[in-house]
Amino acid sequence: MDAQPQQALPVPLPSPLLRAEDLTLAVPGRVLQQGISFELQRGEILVLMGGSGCGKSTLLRHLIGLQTPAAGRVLYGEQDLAEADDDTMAQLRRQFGVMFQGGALWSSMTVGENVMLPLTEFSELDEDAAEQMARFKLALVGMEAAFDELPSALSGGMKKRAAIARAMALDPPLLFLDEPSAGLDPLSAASLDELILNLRDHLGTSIVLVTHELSSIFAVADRALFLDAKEKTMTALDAPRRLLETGPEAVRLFLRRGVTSGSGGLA
Ligand SMILES: Nc1ncnc2c1ncn2[C@@H]1O[C@H](COP(=O)(O)OP(=O)(O)OP(=O)(O)O)[C@@H](O)[C@H]1O
Repeated sequence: MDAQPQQALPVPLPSPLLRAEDLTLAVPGRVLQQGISFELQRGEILVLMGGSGCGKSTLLRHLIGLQTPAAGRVLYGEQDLAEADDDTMAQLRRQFGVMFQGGALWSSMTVGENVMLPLTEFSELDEDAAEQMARFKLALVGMEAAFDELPSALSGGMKKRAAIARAMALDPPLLFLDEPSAGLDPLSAASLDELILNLRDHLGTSIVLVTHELSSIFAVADRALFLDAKEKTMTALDAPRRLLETGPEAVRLFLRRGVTSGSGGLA
């Protein structure tokens, strides 16, 4: 057996890390989006935004290889996801941290055991080292005290933090977060935004984030990609403030929701 760890992504990491080329996203019976093309640069935070049902989570599933595009390609470095063999796919998946919508933790395991799970499953660490690493990851998200708690004892914001610690367990260079602040009060959502920025600024993690929250979009996104449900394609990709000023009308309206209602779209 080959004892050398294989690298699905070359080291140092390429930039762009990820390229989507002319993707068509389909679910059974219909096409959701066409002509989706963008690059994710190393260390970038890219927000996927758009109205409910436009296909944001579906796009995210395509980016991590859980769904294959009806047309187009997703490339990591030079590796086309659709052409990755099982070994390459497994290597690539270890380089993605994913927090799905809801960010569910295993309810019968403690928070610490939840974070240790990817470490014991996918790394060479023994139990003690995995525990140390899990404690370190929980400390990173300000949750070290919750190591022995069951998820049911945590608030919504704490659960999200623990789910992010689990997604970060294997030190992935790339993190995918689907609606991490859904259901959180504004203060918890703001502190999650801070955590996301910290992960990028201190660990260099590149992040693809699906969110509806205007405050998060403006707080964390280097660029935001707008999926238009009516046009069935992306109609904008730029820094959110630039989109607010000069983006297409539908995008400006989307981004103005919070500004006119005074609910805090812009800090
Ligand atoms: N496996 C599937 N089979 C059939 N329809 C699906 C499937 N997955 C998603 N859809 C449909 O595709 C559309 C897009 O779903 P998706 O979850 O990607 O949207 P979204 O933009 O993330 O929405 P939201 O903001 O509400 O989470 C929805 O109408 C959804 O019902």
